[in-house]
Amino acid sequence: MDLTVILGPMKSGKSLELVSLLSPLQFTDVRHRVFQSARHVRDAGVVSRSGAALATVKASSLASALDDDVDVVGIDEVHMFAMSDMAVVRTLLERGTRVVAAGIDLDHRGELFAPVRALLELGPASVTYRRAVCDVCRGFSAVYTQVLEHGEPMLRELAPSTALPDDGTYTYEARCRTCVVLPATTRVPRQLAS
Ligand SMILES: Nc1ncnc2c1ncn2[C@@H]1O[C@H](COP(=O)(O)OP(=O)(O)O)[C@@H](O)[C@H]1O
Ligand SMILES: Cc1cn([C@H]2C[C@H](O)[C@@H](COP(=O)(O)O)O2)c(=O)[nH]c1=O
Repeated sequence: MDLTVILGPMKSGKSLELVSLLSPLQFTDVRHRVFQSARHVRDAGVVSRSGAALATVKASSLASALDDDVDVVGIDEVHMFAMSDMAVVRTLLERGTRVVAAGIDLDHRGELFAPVRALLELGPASVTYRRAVCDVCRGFSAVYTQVLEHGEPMLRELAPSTALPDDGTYTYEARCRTCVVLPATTRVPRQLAS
């Protein structure tokens, strides 16, 4: 069945779009379940900053999705799940389950999260790239999430695709290509970007 992927930086409305797509299902006979990574500690479930919310199962892995006999599986914070969970998504699709997955595409280094790459390799029917308002210049063109530590860009080299907590350890800003500050090793040189 179909895979729908919703990507973008923090604050770009991914949760809002997930709610918009899946919330009407509660008024139908379509069997559905929405999972959110337990590594996402800011919320108890899918809650958009706009206030919209979905009934959510918090889970460390997606394995239990294979036990459920449902027609639609929603996944929030998909970048925080493991590569083995993307194999679960493949199995669900092969079984005929519709999967709608939302998450950040680019990590703290500005590089694609490995689970997101794996999702894109499954050949989604639809990929929506959302943008946020840049928290520095206020242009509606933020594609990155700037990670700040003690108010300064975090440029330490963590492993690619590292899941970071949203518990106050770091703060996060949506930023455009001009305003983001990335580690020098991963930044696309300006002369190549123009
Ligand atoms: N910098 C920003 N850019 C865009 N929307 C923002 C920003 N800061 C707060 N918002 C609010 O956040 C909402 C989107 O939040 P949310 O659905 O939680 O996004 P995401 O799931 O992508 O983090 C927007 O509709 C807007 O009301
Ligand atoms: C930049 C970045 C963020 N995270 C985490 C932080 C939050 O728990 C979620 C994103 O939440 P939102 O619904 O998009 O607001 O992801 C991370 O794990 N790694 C990162 O590089």
